[in-house]
Amino acid sequence: MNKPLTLTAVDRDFFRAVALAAFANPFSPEREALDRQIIGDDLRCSRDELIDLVVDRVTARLEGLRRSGKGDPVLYRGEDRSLLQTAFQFDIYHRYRAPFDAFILDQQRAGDRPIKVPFAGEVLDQLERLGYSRPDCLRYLEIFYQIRRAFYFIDTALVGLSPSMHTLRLQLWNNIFTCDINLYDQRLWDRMEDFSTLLLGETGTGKGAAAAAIGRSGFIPFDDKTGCFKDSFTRTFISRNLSQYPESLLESELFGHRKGAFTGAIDNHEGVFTRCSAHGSIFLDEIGDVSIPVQIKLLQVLQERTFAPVGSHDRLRFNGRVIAATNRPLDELRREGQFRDDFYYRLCSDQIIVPPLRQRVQEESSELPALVKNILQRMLGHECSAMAAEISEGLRITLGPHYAWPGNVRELEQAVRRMLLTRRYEGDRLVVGGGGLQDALVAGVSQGSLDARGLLAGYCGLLYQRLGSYEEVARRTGLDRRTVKKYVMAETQEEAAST
Ligand SMILES: Nc1ncnc2c1ncn2[C@@H]1O[C@H](COP(=O)(O)OP(=O)(O)OP(=O)(O)O)[C@@H](O)[C@H]1O
Repeated sequence: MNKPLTLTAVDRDFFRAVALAAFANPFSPEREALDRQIIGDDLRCSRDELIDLVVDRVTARLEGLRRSGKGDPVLYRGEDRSLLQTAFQFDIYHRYRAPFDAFILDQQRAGDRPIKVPFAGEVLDQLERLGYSRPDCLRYLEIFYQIRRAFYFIDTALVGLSPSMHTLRLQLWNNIFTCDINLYDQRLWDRMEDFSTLLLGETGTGKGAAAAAIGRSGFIPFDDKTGCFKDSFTRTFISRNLSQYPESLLESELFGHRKGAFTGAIDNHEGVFTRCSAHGSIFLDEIGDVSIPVQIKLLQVLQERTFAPVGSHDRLRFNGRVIAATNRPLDELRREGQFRDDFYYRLCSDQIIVPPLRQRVQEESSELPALVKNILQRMLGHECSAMAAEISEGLRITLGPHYAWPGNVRELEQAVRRMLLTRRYEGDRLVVGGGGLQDALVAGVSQGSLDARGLLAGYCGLLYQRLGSYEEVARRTGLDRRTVKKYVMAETQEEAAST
């Protein structure tokens, strides 16, 4: 048997950096530093250009080894073999980025039916040539697809260049792959169901978008016989806004019901926990709104992974992940006994805070123009840079740099529409006059000049300004929503009259 080959010290250092880059979080500064180390240059370039340069360098170095007859990893042993295998994997994955992206779009268009992966055979053959067993090759194909989906959904769904958006992307990536993708690849890829996630943040910040990025990026096995992944990612994310359902219907929506379980249950009904695929995620939005009995049932699902449809004693199994979100102050709800501690502890394997728009805008002045451009593109179906620049400038002039954006990106979407309709957006009046509102309330209280109605109207107005929804203010004050709205509207008119 021939003596195994060894890499030169220079090659070994190079491929060590490639291996570290391959396993690093692509949204982390460490990854960027490694990429720069690999190209050996501190060029000013975009992230995509940097990656292209890295891939060129890696491909060229591997090609050089191949040409000198030293390119086959099986000729090496130990660290050198695994470094070369990782470098070839890195090379294969990056060469198939565009086909994977095209496949993701095709699958999105095709919907819930899994479609054939046209390039799967080629990728598997190239992996097999590196000396991997067939099951290992299949797993790498599956992981490549998962990595590409995660990158695609985290990157495209969450626009923003501010440091807090970089942090958010980094956290979402770790939520999917853990902070050690090597460990994920070896041990955790099929054991993520107990890693539940709690997304916190104000209304309209993008918690739903962040949840969708996680939910569409789960591991999906490949079926070697059909040449398709076993599930479409369009089926692996089910989202429900829990505050939409009256208590009587919520359990049925979540867990399903049996025919005759209650008046009106004329047929069996499958709940979302039954419909969610084994590698899918359920997004429970507005989790802070659910009653204690529903919290107990959800806790059971998370703890025992089983649930019973309403009107049935059969316990069904749930294998997916749970992602939950709320814009309500959970700490307060827990202190007041409205949110159970045991449920909270089961939900928060990971807790991610989605940053408010005002923070993002303060951190990075290009944040607003980038979002406006993205919103227009989604609205009009093509890039409109000039229009985006005009609208962003209009918003900047009218609202100033310190506008609070209480409705966050959702408010910005409406602001863009309003600008298209009328060329003006004055901001949320309650916030524009916000300082005045608080000052007037405090002054009224200290002077003792407010009657009960004025006190409540001022307080509701102030809360609405902070919380951004009538429902939320109603919950906080114990008033009903219509009363809150009446007070808030009255306060708005008074504010408008005094300005
Ligand atoms: N970073 C972002 N880039 C692009 N669009 C975004 C971003 N964040 C949010 N959006 C868009 O803003 C809108 C509101 O986002 P989303 O519904 O996810 O907010 P939310 O935090 O879940 O709100 P709520 O707490 O009221 O449910 C959506 O249309 C979403 O696509």
